Amino acid sequence: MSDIKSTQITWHSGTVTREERAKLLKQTGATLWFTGLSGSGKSTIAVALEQVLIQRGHPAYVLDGDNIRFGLNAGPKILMDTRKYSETSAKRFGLAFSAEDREENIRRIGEVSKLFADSGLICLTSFISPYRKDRDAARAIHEQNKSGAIPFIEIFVDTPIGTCEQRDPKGLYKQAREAVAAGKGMGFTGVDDPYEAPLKPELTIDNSKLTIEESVAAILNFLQDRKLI
Ligand SMILES: Nc1ncnc2c1ncn2[C@@H]1O[C@H](COP(=O)(O)OS(=O)(=O)O)[C@@H](OP(=O)(O)O)[C@H]1O
Ligand SMILES: Nc1ncnc2c1ncn2[C@@H]1O[C@H](COP(=O)(O)OP(=O)(O)O)[C@@H](O)[C@H]1O
Repeated sequence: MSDIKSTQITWHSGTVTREERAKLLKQTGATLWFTGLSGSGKSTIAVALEQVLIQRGHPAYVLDGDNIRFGLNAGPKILMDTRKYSETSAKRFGLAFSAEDREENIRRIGEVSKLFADSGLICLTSFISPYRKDRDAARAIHEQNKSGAIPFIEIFVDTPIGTCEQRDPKGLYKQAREAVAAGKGMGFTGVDDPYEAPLKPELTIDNSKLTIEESVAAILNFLQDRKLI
């Protein structure tokens, strides 16, 4: 709380309890936090799982790294081109891929996913979230929620970098290798930027071995075991 800059603000509690929301939606909210390398399959699994959850009557919503960076966490160029923000505010609010920007990216998503989950939804977040401390901070945001702890399920999409690089759907690994070979570097996760694998994730999925359907089924089983659906 020491980072809060605004003064004269007071927390205003609502009167609707989480139990009332759970009764209405027939589920307690939760955040399913997917983490893994670019191309590991985070978005594919999250989107497929969201579809199954909705079909089964469970309100669910995906927050995807790439998509969120077009809006809430837009980088300077997007802000300047499309929103006519001043260069100063773009620099201040836009996020790129430095360790600090990734930290802020994940902090914001930690907060937003907590709000979604607190409202009763199953929120699926699909972000590389390469730093352990940033994921732990997102977990803490959920566990220290003012209206009661919210389940935070860390799902490690543990696909070997060789598989991710072979898939390379956006050509970014190729670009990163070329940048490194040219002596410039790109700060691309797994190539010339770190990825810190989770130490104790609630679930690990190696989707170089599992089909998308099998990965989805494994997560659904876990959610049923935990009585989250
Ligand atoms: N330097 C660098 N490193 C990693 N990824 C990069 C980079 N530049 C662009 N991209 C693209 O941005 C997507 C990752 O965004 P995230 O918001 O998930 O990243 S992070 O959690 O803040 O690290 C990632 O998408 P996914 O492939 O879906 O993971 C990439 O498409
Ligand atoms: N189990 C799987 N088997 C084969 N290919 C997969 C599997 N899961 C995902 N893919 C493919 O891998 C690529 C990267 O997946 P994506 O979900 O975009 O990864 P991420 O969100 O982690 O960057 C996509 O082209 C997707 O179709």
